[in-house]
Amino acid sequence: MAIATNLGFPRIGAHRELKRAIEKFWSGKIEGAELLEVCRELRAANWKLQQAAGIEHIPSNDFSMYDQVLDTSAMVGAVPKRYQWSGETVDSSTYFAMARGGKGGKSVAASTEGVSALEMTKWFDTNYHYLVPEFEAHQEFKLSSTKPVDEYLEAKALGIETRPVLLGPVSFLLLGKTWEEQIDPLSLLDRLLPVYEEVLSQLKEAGAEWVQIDEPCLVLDLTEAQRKAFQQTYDRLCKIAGGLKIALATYFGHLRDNLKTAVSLPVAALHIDLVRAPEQLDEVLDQLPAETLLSIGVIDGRNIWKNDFEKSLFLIEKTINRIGSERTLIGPSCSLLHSPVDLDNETDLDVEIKQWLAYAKQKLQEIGVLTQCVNQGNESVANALAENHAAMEARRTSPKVHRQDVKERCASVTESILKRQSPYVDRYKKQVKTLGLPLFPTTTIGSFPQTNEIRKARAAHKKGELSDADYEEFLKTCIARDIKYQEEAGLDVLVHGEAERNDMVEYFGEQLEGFLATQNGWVQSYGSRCVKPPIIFGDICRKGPMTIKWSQYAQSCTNKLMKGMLTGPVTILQWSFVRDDQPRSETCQQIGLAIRDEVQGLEASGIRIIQIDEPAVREGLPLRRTDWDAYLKWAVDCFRLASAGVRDETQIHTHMCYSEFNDIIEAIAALDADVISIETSRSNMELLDAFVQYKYPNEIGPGVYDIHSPRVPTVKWMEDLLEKALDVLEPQQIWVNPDCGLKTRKWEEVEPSLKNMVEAAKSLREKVATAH
Ligand SMILES: CN1c2c(nc(N)[nH]c2=O)NC[C@@H]1CNc1ccc(C(=O)N[C@@H](CCC(=O)N[C@@H](CCC(=O)N[C@@H](CCC(=O)O)C(=O)O)C(=O)O)C(=O)O)cc1
Ligand SMILES: N[C@@H](CCS)C(=O)O
Ligand SMILES: [Zn+2]
Repeated sequence: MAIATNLGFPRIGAHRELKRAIEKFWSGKIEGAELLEVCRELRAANWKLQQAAGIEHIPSNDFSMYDQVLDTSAMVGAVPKRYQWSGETVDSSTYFAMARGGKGGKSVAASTEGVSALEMTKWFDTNYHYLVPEFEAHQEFKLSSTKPVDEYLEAKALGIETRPVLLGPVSFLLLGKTWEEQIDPLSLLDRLLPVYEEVLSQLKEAGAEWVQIDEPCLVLDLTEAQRKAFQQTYDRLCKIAGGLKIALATYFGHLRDNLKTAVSLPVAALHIDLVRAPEQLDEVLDQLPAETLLSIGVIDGRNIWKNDFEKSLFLIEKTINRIGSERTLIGPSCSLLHSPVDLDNETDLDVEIKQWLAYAKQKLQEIGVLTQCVNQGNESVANALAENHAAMEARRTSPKVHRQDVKERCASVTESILKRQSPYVDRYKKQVKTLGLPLFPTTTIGSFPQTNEIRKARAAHKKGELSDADYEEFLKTCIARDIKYQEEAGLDVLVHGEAERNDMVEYFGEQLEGFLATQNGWVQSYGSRCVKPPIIFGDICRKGPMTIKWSQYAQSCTNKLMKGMLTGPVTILQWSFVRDDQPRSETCQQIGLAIRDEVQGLEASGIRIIQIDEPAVREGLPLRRTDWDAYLKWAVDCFRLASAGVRDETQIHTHMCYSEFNDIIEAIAALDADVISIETSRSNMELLDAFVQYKYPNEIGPGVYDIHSPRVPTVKWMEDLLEKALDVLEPQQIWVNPDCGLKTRKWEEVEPSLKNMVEAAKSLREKVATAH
């Protein structure tokens, strides 16, 4: 009999119960015991849900109070010295200090106050962020958490047998960083493996039959030495595991040149992602050792579409025909962490489109149905199969999905409309003349603090408790206040503050044709922070102006230049649930055209500077280098499509945070934005190096204010950073701005910080003037 399997379930709760409890704990409103109780309830509810759906391999230890990679650092005692950890089990104050920095307050030990958090970065090509493990030169590891065993026993006490999940030791090391560049993290493997061996022994002792070890790095480009490390690791772990069976999970892509390594590991089961890479099935089946089980990920763990049962059954039957049902596990492509929790909580969705969707809970049911289908025959699930077939057919043919006018407009896109009228050097001269900005112009990235007052007003408006007119009036007062403040601070290019936006992608999703906003489609972005990606279900076009009213109103409040503020096509695509019935590049082009219309509309309404944010360009980069060029070509083209339809005098800005630029600097230059603002303050301007080495010709705003920290940067601090930028860039190239938007900060932090930033720019202007 084939085995219904799951790899991980969202831990936030259907109503973001975890976020609420954790934030209450952080602010001292609840005690630790109450937080632990909420966590326990969430875990129990998730396990029971999976049991009810017929899942046989139910994961445990997939729960986390913040992040599963941080949990692994805690498990192996990889706690950097700055947290002054006692060396016993990792307590919650050390854990949260590593996650968020020592912010003081009730949940954090006094000794860690002011200590910086671990670095946070993107989990592969998802919008989930993990905390980067840090390793020291003489890093020692020791088992420092009983979480995997505790959670296994917790489920057992409820009568539920689970398969504990661990992040594999090789991926854990490869995802981490060492401060000394010459140290290869994998050189620490010999010291790390005894801890994993101890965990496996404890799990075996506790009665576990299976353990799931995730090694997503097996879908990345690896060196021969790294592949060898997998071999050595699993030779060793499988030996110690004895009767405890290891399911090795790979996901997010094709194993390609690592396939030989993956299939040769002496594990009991291998999991492969057949959503991202269905074509790898044949090769894996050809090479799989006779005794190994194969877990096939046929349900998309990263999207919200109902599974196409016919397609999945084709893959499942092919597998069973080759290796037999006893050796076949049926599951999601990856952990369901990246899916929203429960479609049943969507009460306002378009009823037709809702038929096409499945969230995590529904995906479990799909796994149950598919498994039952192959185990007990089609008749046993005849209704579910018929229903699924009808839903697939309806989606394929729905007029909601296809718009001839959009398809024709896309087909008519030519190279010439991707180009600005003149090259940058000519545009620069015109913009200097017409915009009249000083040297080192100051600006911000767009958002001002999203206060409780703003979120409450938006919620009230959504519920119908605040009329359209009153909400609009409220937003106008926010804009007027933000502008007054910016004028007082002496900023040169102002913004309207984005108070009307719940999120920089969701907001556009709510207004574009072809998108659907959800009520409860939350997924974890990092820690307690969640996002609600809109669903792209059909061909996209702009129904009408999306931001112009706000920018125009803002411009009417000031004589200073007002910067229009848009999210770019690649970021909208990347942070939405996308169509799986056409290439991403086509969807992105449709968004590019819609944004182009908005850009031209802003220009026509008198806005002379327009920023198109693209923080997700780097994250969208394919996991394998050989796929980069194709992606970068269409991503750059889509940005240019959005931005190039304006006069030379209109200045186009873009903004990118969360990015390492070295790998993609050529593509960034090809965007041909007049100005780019980037995140550089945390890295002490190191992230600027790529631009310097490339001799990036256009203007750059290297962030001088770390908006991820509550700290108010001093004038001197920012002057020093600007001096560093001045050492390597021409003065006319430099803009002065924070690293990113200010939406997560408090006004009392923002006000003095921006005043200091303006002072730093003024001081630099004086220095440059006296030097010449
Ligand atoms: C720049 N980043 C972004 C990413 N992805 C995006 N889609 N957007 C981004 O900005 N990826 C990379 C980074 C990740 N960074 C962040 C930063 C902050 C958050 C965050 O704060 N998320 C909020 C949710 C934000 C939101 O959409 N809020 C809505 C709904 C507010 C809400 O929860 N309302 C309450 C009711 C309130 C009341 O009645 O008083 C409710 O629904 O229960 C809004 O403002 O309208 C979070 O809370 O997690 C995310 C990613
Ligand atoms: N304009 C956005 C960019 C965030 S990446 C903001 O300021 O929040
Ligand atoms: Zn940003």
